[in-house]
Amino acid sequence: MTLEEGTVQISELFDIRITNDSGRACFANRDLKKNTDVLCLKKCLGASTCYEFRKEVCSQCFRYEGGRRMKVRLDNKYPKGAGLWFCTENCRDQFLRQEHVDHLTDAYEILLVNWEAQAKKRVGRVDNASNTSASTEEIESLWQDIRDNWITRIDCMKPTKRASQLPIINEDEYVCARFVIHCLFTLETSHASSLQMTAFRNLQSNESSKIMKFPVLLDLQKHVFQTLYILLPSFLRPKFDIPTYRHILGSEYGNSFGIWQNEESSDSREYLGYWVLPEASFFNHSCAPNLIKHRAGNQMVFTLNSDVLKDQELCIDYKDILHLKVDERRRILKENWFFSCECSRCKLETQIN
Ligand SMILES: C[S@@+](CC[C@H](N)C(=O)[O-])C[C@H]1O[C@@H](n2cnc3c(N)ncnc32)[C@H](O)[C@@H]1O
Repeated sequence: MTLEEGTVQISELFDIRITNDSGRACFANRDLKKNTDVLCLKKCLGASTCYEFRKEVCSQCFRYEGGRRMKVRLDNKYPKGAGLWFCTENCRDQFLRQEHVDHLTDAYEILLVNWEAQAKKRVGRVDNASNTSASTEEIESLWQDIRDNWITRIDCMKPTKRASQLPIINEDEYVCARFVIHCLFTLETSHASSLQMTAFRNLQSNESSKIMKFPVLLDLQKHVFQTLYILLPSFLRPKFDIPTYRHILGSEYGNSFGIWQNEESSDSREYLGYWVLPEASFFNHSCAPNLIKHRAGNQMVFTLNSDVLKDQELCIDYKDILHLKVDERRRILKENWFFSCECSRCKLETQIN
């Protein structure tokens, strides 16, 4: 992934530069004091709640009340409530104040209607993954087949016939489809030159490493694509093409943040879902991070935990692994994020060992 230095200025406090061994990274462009918020993000590209928590997490602020169902829904215009649940009327109203939001809720509702209509067909069904391995050639060949054969066939069908071509999707695919809908909505309603869009276009994709490790994702990607190709309302269609779809998912694999329950300690909190915050995705991992990330409702704040000098790299902890030994930390990062950690602490501890 290339990025001309200086083309994305995420914050006045740091610059993005290219490093020798860890891609692009963020560097303080002045001395900064402990407790400085170097980045505060109020809008994500896309988010999705885990299926099991879909009724228990506020769709606006991600509040979770220990398993209690959220009380507030959309009004009667959406018989299924578009799969949205809110902790308060205030949160619902804030959600509804987004420009063009009807197009987002329409898409969620259509997906949910289809999801529920497929319920009987899912009973007793075992997902037999057709892919047990995947190479970059196989990934490309899947997309070529979809482009040259499947899309061509669907485009020739009458709209009423297309529904018969919908794949039966599972919970993970439903959650992924909602995430992609949210991203497409953000892409469609944002200015191409906005900071978030520029950052999104420049995100590193982890498509091939992730799919090679979990080949089942190829089926998931195919099913979600086919579902959205048939169901998406017209407002979201202009941004929905194969390269954009692959970039959305490839970026999610390499850059998404977990949406965690806030009140609990890190070993007992629930993983509620995930979201992609493009402007925060140029922070590298360090096993001695100088930034703490904190979610406050639907805002994400990155705060310095120590004084930092000009030109020092700004890093976060990706995996809550700071208490582990170097080999274990490196193994976890390799398995989950597909990189060998080159942070200063790992380098030092590797030399000592
Ligand atoms: C969220 S992105 C961070 C920005 C990334 N460096 C880029 O150029 O887009 C995560 C990726 O950055 C790289 N990375 C992050 N922390 C690293 C580290 N400590 N050592 C080596 N590579 C790292 C890995 O390629 C990882 O998949």
